[in-house]
Amino acid sequence: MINNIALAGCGNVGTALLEILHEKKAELKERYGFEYQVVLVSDLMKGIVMDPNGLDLGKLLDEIHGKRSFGALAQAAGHFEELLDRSGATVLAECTPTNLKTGEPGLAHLKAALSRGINVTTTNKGPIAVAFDELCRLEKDCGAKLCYEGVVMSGTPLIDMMKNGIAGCTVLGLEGILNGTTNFILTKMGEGSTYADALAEATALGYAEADPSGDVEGWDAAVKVVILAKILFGKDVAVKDVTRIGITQVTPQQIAEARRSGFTIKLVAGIRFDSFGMHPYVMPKEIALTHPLAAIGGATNAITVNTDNLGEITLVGPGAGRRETGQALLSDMIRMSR
Ligand SMILES: NC(=O)C1=CN([C@@H]2O[C@H](COP(=O)(O)OP(=O)(O)OC[C@H]3O[C@@H](n4cnc5c(N)ncnc54)[C@H](OP(=O)(O)O)[C@@H]3O)[C@@H](O)[C@H]2O)C=CC1
Ligand SMILES: N[C@@H](CC=O)C(=O)O
Repeated sequence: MINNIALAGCGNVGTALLEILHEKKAELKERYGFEYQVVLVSDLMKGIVMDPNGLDLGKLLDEIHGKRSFGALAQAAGHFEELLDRSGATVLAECTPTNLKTGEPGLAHLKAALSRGINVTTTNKGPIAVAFDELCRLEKDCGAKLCYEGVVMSGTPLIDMMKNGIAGCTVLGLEGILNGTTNFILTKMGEGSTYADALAEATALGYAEADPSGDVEGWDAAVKVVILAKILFGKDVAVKDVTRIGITQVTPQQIAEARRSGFTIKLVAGIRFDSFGMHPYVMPKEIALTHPLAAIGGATNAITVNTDNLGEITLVGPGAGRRETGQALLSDMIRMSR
């Protein structure tokens, strides 16, 4: 069966997905039996292009790379729901900016697709954090699938590991580095960059959120903890209830001082349990240079999950990046097509 892909949000991640699909078309068919055509691309600034028989991806990417718009290509118009219907989409890749309060515009896109029986993959944390139960109900009622591998740790397959790899284990707690931008900034500051230069570089590399205060104030890591609390423990935690301190108060002097004492500063996120219950948190911590987390540099993320049957499992991999996150959408689509 051919996968008719609709894409909402053609920024860093959406464009990278199109690039990977285009580059690997033959390999995807041969290795996974995954055949596709892209039938709809909708982006706020670039516009809307649609062809139910499949867009010419080479041409589309030339336009995006050259002009950062859909340039000369014929543009479509209409409400997103209507475009989904007209395009004949069978799977939606949703990667519009994350809004942690409303989940929009992603939430409306996800609901429109699922209610039509269209499978969905998303990297957008907003809808998953704000409306997880509602989306799961829609998924069930409408016979569609919802995947969201990229919402935590980008293309590093943490969600799949949690849902499938360690099925049967009880998770006793977890801690790690769950935001690529802040880890990149702290790493660069440790090497002598200013905070402003490091943030600008993280933005240019496609790591930071559209509003980077979400990264540096710890909201992004907090929402990832909220999502993990829901998936792992079935607990509803509001983002505002996560103990949250970002990195804006961390100075180069503090980083240098920590290093002289044998420590490094990392923005650490986790969930711990005690007799009072569950405690989700995000905060800068001094980590001994001998600790495995100390070696996690740049936009890399790492998480240690403490389980009953397996003890500690540590997963390390990219936590942000255009192509790395495009990979999350691709792996979800391959999984859903099987
Ligand atoms: N970049 C990364 O490393 C990672 C990103 N994510 C998540 O993936 C999502 C995409 O990230 P990224 O590609 O970096 O973000 P970008 O800001 O680069 O891309 C988002 C795109 O969506 C467009 N857009 C905004 N509103 C709409 C709308 N209503 N309909 C269609 N398009 C819209 C934006 O247009 P405009 O620019 O004009 O607003 C922009 O082109 C975000 O939710 C992010 O949190 C998750 C993991 C890692
Ligand atoms: N801005 C986020 C992107 C991935 O979720 C990060 O830096 O981790």
